[in-house]
Formats: sequence, C-alpha cells, structure tokens
Amino acid sequence: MSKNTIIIQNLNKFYGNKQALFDINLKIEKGMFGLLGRNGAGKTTLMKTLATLIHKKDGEITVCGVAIENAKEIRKIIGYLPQEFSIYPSMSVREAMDYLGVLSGMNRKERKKRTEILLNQVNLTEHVNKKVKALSGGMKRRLGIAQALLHDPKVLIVDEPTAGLDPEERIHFRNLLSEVAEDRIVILSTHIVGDIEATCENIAILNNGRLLYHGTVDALLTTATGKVFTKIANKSELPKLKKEYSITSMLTLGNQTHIRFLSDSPVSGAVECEPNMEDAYMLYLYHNGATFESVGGER
Ligand SMILES: Nc1ncnc2c1ncn2[C@@H]1O[C@H](COP(=O)(O)OP(=O)(O)OP(=O)(O)O)[C@@H](O)[C@H]1O
Repeated sequence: MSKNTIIIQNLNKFYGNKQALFDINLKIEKGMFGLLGRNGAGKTTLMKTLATLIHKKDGEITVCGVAIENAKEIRKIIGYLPQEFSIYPSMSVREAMDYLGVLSGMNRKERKKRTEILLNQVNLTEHVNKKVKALSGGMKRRLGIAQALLHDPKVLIVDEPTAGLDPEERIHFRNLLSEVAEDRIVILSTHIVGDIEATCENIAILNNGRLLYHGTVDALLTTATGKVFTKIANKSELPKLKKEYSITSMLTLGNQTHIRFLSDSPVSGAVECEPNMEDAYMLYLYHNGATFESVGGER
C-alpha cells in the first residue's frame, strides 16, 4: 500500500522562531488530492517539504515507501510545479524541454520521446518552436506540467497553478491535471475552492499551519447541510443581516438583494438550500475559529 501512498506523521516546520506547520498527519493516495487554505495557511511550506526543497523540524514522511530524508530518491518520485514558474524565456518550448531532460540525465532518444509524448498530452505540440516568453499564461502552466512530468514521477505537486488564468484556460488546466492523476498522485494546492470542487475527491484544509479537515469533499458538504440559506432582503435589512450572519454571496437587483448565508439554525423568511463547496469551506473555517466579513472565498 505505502508504495503508492504519501504518509505524513506528526510533521512540524519552523522558519526561525515562527512555526509554520503544527503536527500535521495526512495520508494521500492515488488520484487528485486538494490542499486548501487561505494565504499563509502553510500549503507551500507543506509542498516544498514534500519536494525536499525545505526541511522539516520533526515528524516522519514517506513518499511511495521512500523516507523523505532520502532526497535523491524522492526527487525521482516527485515532479513539482512551483507557484512562480519560469524557465529559460529565450528558448523555444522544444529546447527548454530538451535542456531540462539533459539536466535530469536523460539520453537523447529518451528526451525526444518523452518531450513528444508530454507536449502532446499538454496540447502544446503546435507551439514547440515558440519561445517560452511568447506563451500565454495558460500555455506556460501547461509547459510547467510537461517539465514536471519529464522524468515520469509517481507524484506531481502543483502549487496554485490557476491563479491569473482566464476561465477557459483554468478549466483546460484543471482537466489536464485530472487526466494526469489517472495513474499517479497529484496534489493541487490552491485557495480557489471551485478548482478543488471540480477535480478532487479527497482534500485537506490548512489554517494557520494546522490541519482543520482531512476527508472527502462529499463529507465536507454534508457538514454544511441544513446550514445554508437564501433570502431576498431589502436594503434596510442588509446591515443587520450582515452583522448576524456570514454571507457567502450577494446579488443586488434594484432595491432588493439576493443573499446566501450561513446559519446554524433556521432563519425566519429564509429558504434552506443545498450547500456548495464554498459554503462548506467557509462554514468549516468559521466553526474552527476563523472570522470573516460578509462575502468570503476567492474565485
Ligand atoms: N521563508 C520563510 N521565512 C519565514 N516565514 C515564512 C517563510 N515562508 C513562509 N513563511 C511563513 O509561513 C507561513 C506559511 O506560509 P506558506 O507560504 O506555506 O503559506 P501558503 O498557504 O502557501 O500561502 P499562500 O496561499 O499565500 O501561498 C506564513 O505565515 C508565512 O509568512
């Protein structure tokens, strides 16, 4: 089992005196795994620790049966696409892939074959001769995936890949990740709830370095059942409603505002509705001590 699993036990990480991760325990299996949390929650720290780019203070991590201390072996197993991805802007797509293959110690035949397969998979075949700097944001991210998969890793880690992409490119990109996850572990870190909802069955939520939730998206949605309501409010009612409830969306039409909000108990004049992932995420944060004003969650 552990051959296809990442196991994290009692992981703590400090930057100087600042503790960034507190006693994290996680088990991650094949498929898409979503890591969700606000800015500063500790997502990048966790991913960089898995990619052996930074070192933990204590705890145990094994990636597909290999202890994290064995960085050389771990790097063969893991492909990593960092938040700020940029490579060789003046090279063409083909040259950049080939060069990275050289750095990974691949022979010429292997490099050619893998580059062809991967550029086809990420839909960049017709752009092989384009300079990296001339690619759109979405194409650059797709090239990022291709380079991270060059050595055919069992695990792909992707840190906030869809920030700044237009909706069409975002959807293409997350579909690509789902395809890649058919035969490996893909960890997707983001604070964009919609990307997780569309692609992941299992997730973890981090907040201030602590693991708040680890389980399925469905189970998280269940925790919000009976706690999400909609109401059409007059302008005069709004200040009171905003004060009393956590509002997750607002749409103003003329004098009336359609609001969606969270409440632990039924509210007179409001209609209960089915929770979405954003509601459930906000409710979970809220019940675990986070505070937020009115409309929350980034899209
Ligand atoms: N090199 C560093 N030195 C000191 N503190 C750091 C360093 N890197 C991160 N931190 C702190 O550790 C905490 C976790 O940061 P991290 O970047 O892991 O969060 P994140 O969830 O990835 O956030 P974001 O969504 O903004 O990228 C934050 O409080 C951050 O300020």
